[in-house]
Amino acid sequence: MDSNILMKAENVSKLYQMGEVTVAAAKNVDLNIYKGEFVVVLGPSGSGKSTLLNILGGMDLPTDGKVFMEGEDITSYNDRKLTAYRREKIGFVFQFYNLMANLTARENVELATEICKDALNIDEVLEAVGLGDRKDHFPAQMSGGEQQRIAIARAVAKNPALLLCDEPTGALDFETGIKILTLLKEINKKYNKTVVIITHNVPIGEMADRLIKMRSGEIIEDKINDSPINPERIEW
Ligand SMILES: Nc1ncnc2c1ncn2[C@@H]1O[C@H](COP(=O)(O)OP(=O)(O)OP(=O)(O)O)[C@@H](O)[C@H]1O
Repeated sequence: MDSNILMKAENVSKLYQMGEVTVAAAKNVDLNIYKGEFVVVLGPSGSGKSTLLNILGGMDLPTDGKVFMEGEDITSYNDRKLTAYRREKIGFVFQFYNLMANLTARENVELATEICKDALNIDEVLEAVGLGDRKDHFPAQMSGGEQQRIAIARAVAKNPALLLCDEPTGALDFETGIKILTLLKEINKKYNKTVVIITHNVPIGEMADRLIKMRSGEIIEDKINDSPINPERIEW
């Protein structure tokens, strides 16, 4: 396998049998994600984005096909290995931040890194996401954008191979959303982290190094963007 490839999906399908009807949430998906790339997966509701993210993140298995992370076939993993895969290799960022309300920002990040082998320095990462002076505050004392920064710090501090973000700006107002996208781009560059964002928000695609469009479970377009724009220039 090309050593620049971080993840590879080969002919991945996910079928659901609903009585007489078979729903293909993913259909013959072939995909390469290269190391250090900033990838945006775009598609309308129901196009299969979450299905793909769940499969790449080791939260779900395809009905057909194979998925490789750093050359290892994760679809052959048992539950124990998949748990270790999610813990070590993937940093998740979701629309809702899923923070522990009774822990401070710093403790939220610390908790996630405790079980990881190559965790980064927590204070440095909190500084990098702009929360250096807020780390002893509790989530309820912080804005939505700040809470998403904690969630990003928590994902990054694990030092995963891939940051998987599901509608990371979905719960934020426009300006805060742009700041979060700017932060994700900075993390991508500063830590050379591969980032995949899935979203239905078309303008976000303009900041991608690679843009993947999905429709009805299929990839209908997969193209390199030669001139990704600075997130601060995105409008929606
Ligand atoms: N557990 C399930 N059982 C049956 N059908 C499912 C299941 N999960 C997903 N699907 C179907 O698979 C298709 C793709 O769903 P998916 O959630 O991946 O889309 P999506 O692009 O993430 O949508 P959204 O942006 O609304 O979250 C949809 O038609 C959905 O109804």
